[in-house]
Amino acid sequence: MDDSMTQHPLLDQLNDKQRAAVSAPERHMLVLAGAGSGKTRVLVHRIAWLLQEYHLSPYSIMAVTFTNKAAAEMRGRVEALVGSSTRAMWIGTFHGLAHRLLRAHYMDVGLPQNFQILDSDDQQRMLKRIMRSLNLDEKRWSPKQAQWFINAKKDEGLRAEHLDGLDYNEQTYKEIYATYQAACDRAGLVDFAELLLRAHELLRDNAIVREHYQRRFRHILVDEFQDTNAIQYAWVKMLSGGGRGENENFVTIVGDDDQSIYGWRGAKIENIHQFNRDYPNVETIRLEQNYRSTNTILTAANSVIANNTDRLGKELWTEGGTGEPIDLYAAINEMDEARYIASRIEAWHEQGNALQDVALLYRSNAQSRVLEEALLHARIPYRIYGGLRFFDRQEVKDALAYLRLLANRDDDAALERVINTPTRGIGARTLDIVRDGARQRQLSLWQAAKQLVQEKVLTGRAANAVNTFIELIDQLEDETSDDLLGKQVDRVIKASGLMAMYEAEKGEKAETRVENLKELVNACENFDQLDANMEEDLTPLNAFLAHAALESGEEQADEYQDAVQLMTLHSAKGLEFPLVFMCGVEEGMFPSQQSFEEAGRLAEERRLCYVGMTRAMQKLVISYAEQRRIYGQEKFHTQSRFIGEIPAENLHHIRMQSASPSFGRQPNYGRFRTSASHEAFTETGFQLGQRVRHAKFGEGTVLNYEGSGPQSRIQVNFDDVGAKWLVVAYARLDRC
Ligand SMILES: Nc1ncnc2c1ncn2[C@@H]1O[C@H](COP(=O)(O)OP(=O)(O)OP(=O)(O)O)[C@@H](O)[C@H]1O
Ligand SMILES: [Mg+2]
Repeated sequence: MDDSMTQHPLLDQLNDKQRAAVSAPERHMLVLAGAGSGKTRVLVHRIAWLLQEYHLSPYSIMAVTFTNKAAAEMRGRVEALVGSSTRAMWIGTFHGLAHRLLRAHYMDVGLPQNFQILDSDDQQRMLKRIMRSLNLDEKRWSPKQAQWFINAKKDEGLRAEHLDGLDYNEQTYKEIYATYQAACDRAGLVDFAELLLRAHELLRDNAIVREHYQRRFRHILVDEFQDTNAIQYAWVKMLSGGGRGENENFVTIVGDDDQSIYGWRGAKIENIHQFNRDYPNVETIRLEQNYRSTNTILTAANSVIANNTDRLGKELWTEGGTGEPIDLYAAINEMDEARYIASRIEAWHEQGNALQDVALLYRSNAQSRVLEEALLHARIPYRIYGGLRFFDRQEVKDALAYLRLLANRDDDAALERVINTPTRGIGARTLDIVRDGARQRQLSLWQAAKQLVQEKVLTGRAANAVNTFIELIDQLEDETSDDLLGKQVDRVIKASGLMAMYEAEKGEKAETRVENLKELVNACENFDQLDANMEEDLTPLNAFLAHAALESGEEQADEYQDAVQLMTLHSAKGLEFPLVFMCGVEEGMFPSQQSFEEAGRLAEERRLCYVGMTRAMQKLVISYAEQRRIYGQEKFHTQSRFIGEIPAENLHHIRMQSASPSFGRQPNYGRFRTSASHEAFTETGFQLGQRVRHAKFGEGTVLNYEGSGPQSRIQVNFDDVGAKWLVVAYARLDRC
């Protein structure tokens, strides 16, 4: 490489291999490298290079990222590098970009202009109704299974009519699929999988549209390629002219086979190999230097992933120092684990570090509640990323349903949600009549309701109530459609009676709901269509609704507050944090129970572990609980096999501070104590590890305690009956 190249400002902060990738001639490229090796960085610099050195228009570039947040960051970084706006560049998630295509070509794909997106929860509710209308036994057929079936077929590019050779069960699901799809089509509703499938069909079937985009996008770049599924890859191929032929464009894919974690959702690592076969003269670039983590963290992660077979094989090294060992905390139970983590975060914060530099990663969303409680208790602000989204909260969904009806009366899912919320005397029987009418006449619920009132099929109080609702919605639209979005939403929330309904409810939860409704108005006032990556020609309301359905809880209300980030291991992909906690690392939790039964799943869990570990820059803390209450059941676990795969010299076991001799034999009962919890402990009058006697349960050892004063509880591991929580005030324990 000559000097002029190495001195280019865009190449300054890159190593030789990264530089070669960024400044390569226009061609198909595969960047295959391990975690933290700068793949995403290369992608960003490559885009900047294309714009600046090859003088391409931002208009001719499409970049696909894993989250909307990543997309926004990428756009920001490219703009900072090239010093000009990149508005015209298409950048987003597969779903976001598919949505954009469908909006632009709604007529070509047979959708109403105001079509709405059905999120996963809505989809399940809708399936439930449909299965009821098909008279399927709810005990035998689950909406969740149906949802799974339908989405999987859609991800494979298959419509109900394409399915054949099915067994009896599948035959039923096929029927559900067909009925569901017809209902969605009538209602102008598009679920997530449908976004991709329909956009794909558009490109496949409409040569004019396809060629337009093929001419437009000279470069398509995909981050996290290892997690693309069949339809997504088909999409890339379609837009790029399929790798061969006249309208050929250039595709750059970036990925890491060791980080493929969506196999369960149909993602195919083989797409990486397929890419090499489909595209000619692909230049493969391997990056081997990790810039993210300490040597200890990297060595540990490498050792874990080495237990997988069938890897493409990559070496990763770092110039980063050895760093601190990985802390391993063996908690007694999930409360103990959460408290330990909270106390570590407090210490970190007291040392002047930012909370937003801390991530808590867990295997399943259900684990977050206990962690949240411990953080609340310790007054540590936190934010949940993904999972419990602002837009998923009941009251927010109610308000959004009204707005969706304003935008599209035929939106059955929205109508079902609010027709009797707040209650306005429309009973289950009336609704059944409307549903039947809709099905028989092949109409949306809204249209059917109107007709049934007009034809006097509905009469008396029922007719009045339905009519009032219809008038309310029509009137709301008339009166608010000229308002600015924030004002409109404010008026809708009030005039619909939603606000009054939640205000009338008592308790903390109701207060939060009212606050959330207000926050929704705020969100609308601050909503910037362009920042949200939405087309300018969408109405602000439609843009906002699409944004609400597509964003994955990345921006929550308290966006600017310094807060710890909680997320599942899956949603941590591509991110990095100085301090990372991986919790619940137990056999049966992580790897999950299900992964023991299905071939290939264990390897995928291990990749997930690799993803989790490699998020950490300076410090990684791993914890597991011997006993955990999950999904309402008490479970006993041992430490995960993944912990055993970490070299012992990289691990530091955290043990109880004041261990009594008997604890030497039971290292897993070690606990970490803060001064605050120490006070609470002395209030119980018992010491950890102490032997006690209970009238009914006999003798045991004190394991844990919680709360203080009359509420304080103590956990005792009884020799005969096992561990139990007892209220100290009533337990009448004697010291042995
Ligand atoms: N040449 C470099 N010099 C200094 N820092 C770098 C260099 N390359 C990458 N980095 C930094 O290393 C970290 C990891 O980079 P990046 O996120 O691009 O890795 P990645 O390969 O995309 O990781 P993942 O597989 O987790 O998505 C980032 O903080 C990035 O800024
Ligand atoms: Mg990355």
